[in-house]
Amino acid sequence: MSGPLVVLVGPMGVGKSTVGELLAARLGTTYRDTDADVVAEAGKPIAEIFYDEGEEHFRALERRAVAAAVAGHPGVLSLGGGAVLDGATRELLAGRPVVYLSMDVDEAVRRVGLGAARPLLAVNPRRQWRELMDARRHLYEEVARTVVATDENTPEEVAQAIIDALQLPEGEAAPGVENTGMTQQSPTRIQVAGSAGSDPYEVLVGHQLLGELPQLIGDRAKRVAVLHPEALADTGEAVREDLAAQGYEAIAIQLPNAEEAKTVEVAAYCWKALGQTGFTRTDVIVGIGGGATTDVAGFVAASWLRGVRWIAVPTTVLGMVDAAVGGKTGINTAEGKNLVGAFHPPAGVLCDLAALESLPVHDYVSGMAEIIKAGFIADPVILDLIESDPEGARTPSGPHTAELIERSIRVKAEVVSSDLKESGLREILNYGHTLGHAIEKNERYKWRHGAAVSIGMVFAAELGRLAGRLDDATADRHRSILESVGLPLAYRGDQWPKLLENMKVDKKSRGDLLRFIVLDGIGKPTVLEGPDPAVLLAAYGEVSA
Ligand SMILES: NC(=O)c1ccc[n+]([C@@H]2O[C@H](COP(=O)([O-])OP(=O)(O)OC[C@H]3O[C@@H](n4cnc5c(N)ncnc54)[C@H](O)[C@@H]3O)[C@@H](O)[C@H]2O)c1
Ligand SMILES: O=C(O)C(=O)C[C@@H](O)[C@H](O)[C@H](O)COP(=O)(O)O
Repeated sequence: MSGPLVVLVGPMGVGKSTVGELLAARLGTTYRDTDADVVAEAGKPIAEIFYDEGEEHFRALERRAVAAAVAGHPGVLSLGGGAVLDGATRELLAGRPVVYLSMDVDEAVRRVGLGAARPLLAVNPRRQWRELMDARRHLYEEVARTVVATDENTPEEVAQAIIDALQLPEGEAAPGVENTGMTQQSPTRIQVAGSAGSDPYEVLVGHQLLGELPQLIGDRAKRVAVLHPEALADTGEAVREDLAAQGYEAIAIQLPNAEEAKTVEVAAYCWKALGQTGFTRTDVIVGIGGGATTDVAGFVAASWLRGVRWIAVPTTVLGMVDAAVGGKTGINTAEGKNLVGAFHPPAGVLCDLAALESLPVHDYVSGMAEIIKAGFIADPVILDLIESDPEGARTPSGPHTAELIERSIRVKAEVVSSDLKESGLREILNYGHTLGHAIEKNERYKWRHGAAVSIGMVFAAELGRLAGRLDDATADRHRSILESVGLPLAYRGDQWPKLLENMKVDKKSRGDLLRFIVLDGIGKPTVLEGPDPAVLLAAYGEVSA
């Protein structure tokens, strides 16, 4: 019988494509994946096919793809995790060299999680995994000639086990095939201590973290509201469905994207939804999205019934390194940025780095401003890492992405752990924000926060230099590093009077006294109170376009 040398089946996340590609290279043949064939034919991702046309339609497309591949593909073939559910597809596999790649539940929980591409397993993977495998295991075993366990094995070891089991002839190994490693690392856990009467919590950074949600939500909650921006409608709905499947009365509340969400009207819309759902003090809000979303989600949580628990699931760089951590929640008003809000820390923060894959580059770069801020106020290694590879720093696949994010979170966590309510130290996190927020208001909140803060930091550096506190090299370093990742350095020169007016409502102001965070050097932030207006104007001259 002609056809594939090997057909790989097994659950999602087991490593079929990693092993399949490796195996094809070892056997000197080609690799094909029927999921990719289906996506190519439908012209959209699998999650969208499920959502738009339903599972039955997807299985029919998949059956056709499997029929074509078993008839015409001579190399290594892998099938989607649920392909064996379809009886006609199972029949197509009769007599074929099918290998079932298995893994146990702990390994599955480590490997599978957040991602619209895996819509069936977004939350509580442990329980869902068991149910999924109870329904599917016997079907994998029915079609398989052999079973190869992948737990704690490298892809090379799994490929070797398949070669041995099927006694496959090895071809020329393709060059450059590396050990990709199949075992997911555990998440990094960063502690935020309770201060000012608040509870401590953890910030988790890693992959596939949504399985942590139910534990954070806890048993006392009956209802959960998932607040998400329009851009993450599919993710919000997938999470809602999963929470509903676990017995929570789960609602999804869609917010506008970006700053349009940070209004009293949107907050009122959320309050209405909570009221109509009968949300009580033991119920929980989950905010999934960028800083704008988590700021509103946290504010709604702070204000509803004078405070309910909330969990932040930041999906932008800026959200992960700054907005979701520390409990500053709030909305804008026509008079200024974040003028209404509350200190209300989350019960936990889940930073799933996979979410960054879909983030538009301008939003990614915007988050770099807050990372660079953390570098200047506290952690110079951040600056060195960015300068060593500015291009890489602009992408989620950059060599230092996780380290930059974790270092920045540590800076923020340390500060807010000792000064939740900004009675002193916390003001350093506002570096660059005095002018930054004034620019955002001037642009009617249409600018990205990070872009405005970038100019604000250059301004603060010039202010520090003119005040005789900051050396030239460090001031210049602000420009070079911000520019290197694509952030702006200048703003309209004719806007100074308006910006000055806007800055008067900055939260660091005291009476008529303007106060700025400036640097005495890297890692040495300090407060500059009531600088001479001429010095302020001169500093602004340095950032005027
Ligand atoms: N509370 C704090 O301590 C704090 C700290 C820093 C900033 N902030 C606030 O955060 C806000 C800026 O946050 P931001 O930069 O995350 O912007 P954002 O929340 O406006 O998100 C940017 C855009 O990306 C979309 N998006 C989010 N995640 C996505 C994903 N994974 N894939 C595709 N699109 C996605 C959003 O819908 C939005 O359109 C500002 O309002 C700022 O004031 C708050
Ligand atoms: O957490 C803080 O404190 C900060 O100042 C972090 C800032 O990056 C953030 O933009 C914050 O929302 C600004 O707070 P605000 O009190 O100036 O509105």
